[in-house]
Amino acid sequence: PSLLHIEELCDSVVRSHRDTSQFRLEELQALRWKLFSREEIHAYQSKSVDEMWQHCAVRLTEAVQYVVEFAKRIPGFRGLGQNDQITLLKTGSMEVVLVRMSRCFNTENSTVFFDGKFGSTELFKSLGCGDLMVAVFDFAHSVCALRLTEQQMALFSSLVLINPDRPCLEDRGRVHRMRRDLEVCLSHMLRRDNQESLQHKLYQKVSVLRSLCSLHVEKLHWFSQCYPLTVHSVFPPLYKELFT
Ligand SMILES: CCS(=O)(=O)c1ccc(CC(=O)Nc2nc(-c3ccccc3)c(C(=O)c3ccccc3CC(C)C)s2)cc1
Repeated sequence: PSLLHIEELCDSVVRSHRDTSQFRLEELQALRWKLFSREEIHAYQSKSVDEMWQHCAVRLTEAVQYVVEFAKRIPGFRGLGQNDQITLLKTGSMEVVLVRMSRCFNTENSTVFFDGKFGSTELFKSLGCGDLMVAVFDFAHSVCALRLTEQQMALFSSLVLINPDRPCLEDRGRVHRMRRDLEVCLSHMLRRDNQESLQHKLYQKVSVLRSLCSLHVEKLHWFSQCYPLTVHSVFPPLYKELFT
């Protein structure tokens, strides 16, 4: 691919990320000291397990919808077969949400943006998934430590999604060619930013993402065993489609 093609691809992925980022970095920064009060925290902790799971599932599904929009704007994604688009989103959308979530973490007080304010893991106590919460928070801290620019996050997110190793892909070769161009974009950008050392650190995050997502699916499976009706009747359809 020509250098011009690579620069254009880079710009378009960055633009897609910015246009589908749900909250702009500046907005999240402006809200970062808006913390939940003791009463508000107590109210969340008094929710039943299924109420809190449902609440999170709705929020998470909103975040996933923005990632679906991001994927559709990655050059070449819409050129893939429908089945391959679904396969990449089914396995990659939660991973991209987790990468993006690092933008809404305040590492100074270990709080995350949720429902308009920032709260710590204690907010999610009634979910009954302490280990998942700790893992999500730890991952967010580790991504924040990389101090990624929005451009770097955009390129990394596209690489997380366009993964030719996903199971059951019909046209693996096509995904592979898309990925190779995106990899050239990222290394081109890191060279321009004089941050080549970031490359392997980002690729190391991929395995942590995979374990985080399987932990999320494992907890969801456990939850749906205890509350089948909640998952069946009130969980967002997209959430069920992607994670069950
Ligand atoms: C992502 C784009 S953004 O503009 O940065 C943005 C946009 C919008 C928001 C607001 C938001 O939806 N925050 C949520 N926070 C958490 C959360 C919860 C526990 C710990 C850490 C973050 C949500 C979850 O439901 C979640 C996320 C990851 C793994 C597991 C879960 C819970 C399981 C039970 C579904 S939703 C935040 C950030």
